[in-house]
Amino acid sequence: MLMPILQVNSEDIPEYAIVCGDPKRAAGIAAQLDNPRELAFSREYRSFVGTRDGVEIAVVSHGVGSPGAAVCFEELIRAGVKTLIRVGTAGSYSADHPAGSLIVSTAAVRTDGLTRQLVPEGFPAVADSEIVEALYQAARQSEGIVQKGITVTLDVFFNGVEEFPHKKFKQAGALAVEMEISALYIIASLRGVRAGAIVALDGYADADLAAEYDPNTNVVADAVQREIQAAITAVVTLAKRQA
Ligand SMILES: O=P(O)(O)O[C@H]1O[C@H](CO)[C@@H](O)[C@H]1O
Ligand SMILES: O=c1cc[nH]c(=O)[nH]1
Repeated sequence: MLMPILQVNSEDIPEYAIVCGDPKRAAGIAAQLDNPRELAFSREYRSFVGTRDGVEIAVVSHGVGSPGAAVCFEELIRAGVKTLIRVGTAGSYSADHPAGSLIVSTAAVRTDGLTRQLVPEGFPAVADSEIVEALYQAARQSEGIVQKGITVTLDVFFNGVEEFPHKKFKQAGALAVEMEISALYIIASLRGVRAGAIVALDGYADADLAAEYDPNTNVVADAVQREIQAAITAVVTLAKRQA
C-alpha cells in the first residue's frame, strides 16, 4: 500500500525505523547501513532502507516540529513499523551537559500543541524502557558525556513576546529542549508500538548560559555521529533480542 504523504510502499518498510528532522541527516544515517536504498523524497520526508547485521532498518526524515513529524510517525506505523528511534539535536539546560553531550530521553514534557489535540492533559509522554537502556548502553561505548533524563518538547524555536518556559522545566529536572519527542511518544502509545529518542546537544537553551547559537560545529557533528552509531547498535540489539 502506498503511504500518501511519505510516498513509500508499506511492502518496503521494515519493523525498525530511525527517524530524524533533517533529510540530509537521514541520508547520512542510511549511508552507514549496508545496501542503502532511497525509497522516496516527498516534502521534508526523505526515506531510505538498509541493513546492519542482517537487520532491516528504515531511515526517514520528519522535518521540524511536532505536527509534520506526527504525519511521518503515523504513516510509518501504518506501513508496519513497530520500533521507532529518533536521532535529533536539542538545546541543553545545564552547564553539566555542554554542546556535544548526548541525552537519552526517558520522557518528554508536552508543551507542544499537537499532543493536546490527541490525548487528555496529564497523559504522560514516555519512552519505551528497553529502548532507553539499549540506547544508553550503546551511547556509553563512545567518548563523551551521555545522560538519561527528561526532555522538553516545545513548538517554538525563535521566541515572540512570551517568555520561554525553560527556567521552570530546568528547575523541575528536565535536561534539554527539542521539538518532536512528545509527539513520537504519544503516537507510539496511541498506536501500540514502542519508541525512544537520543539527542545531541548543540548549545544552551537556557538564557543564563546561552552563547551565540551555532549548531554547525565539529563538536556537534561528532556527537551526531556518536548518536547515529548508538541508534543503529540499539536497533540491532533490540532486533536480536526479539529474534
Ligand atoms: O535535529 P532535529 O532532529 O531536527 O531536532 C531539532 O532541531 C530542529 C530545530 O533546529 C528541531 O527539529 C529540533 O527538534
Ligand atoms: O529545538 C531545538 C533544537 C536544538 N537546539 C535548541 O536549542 N532547540
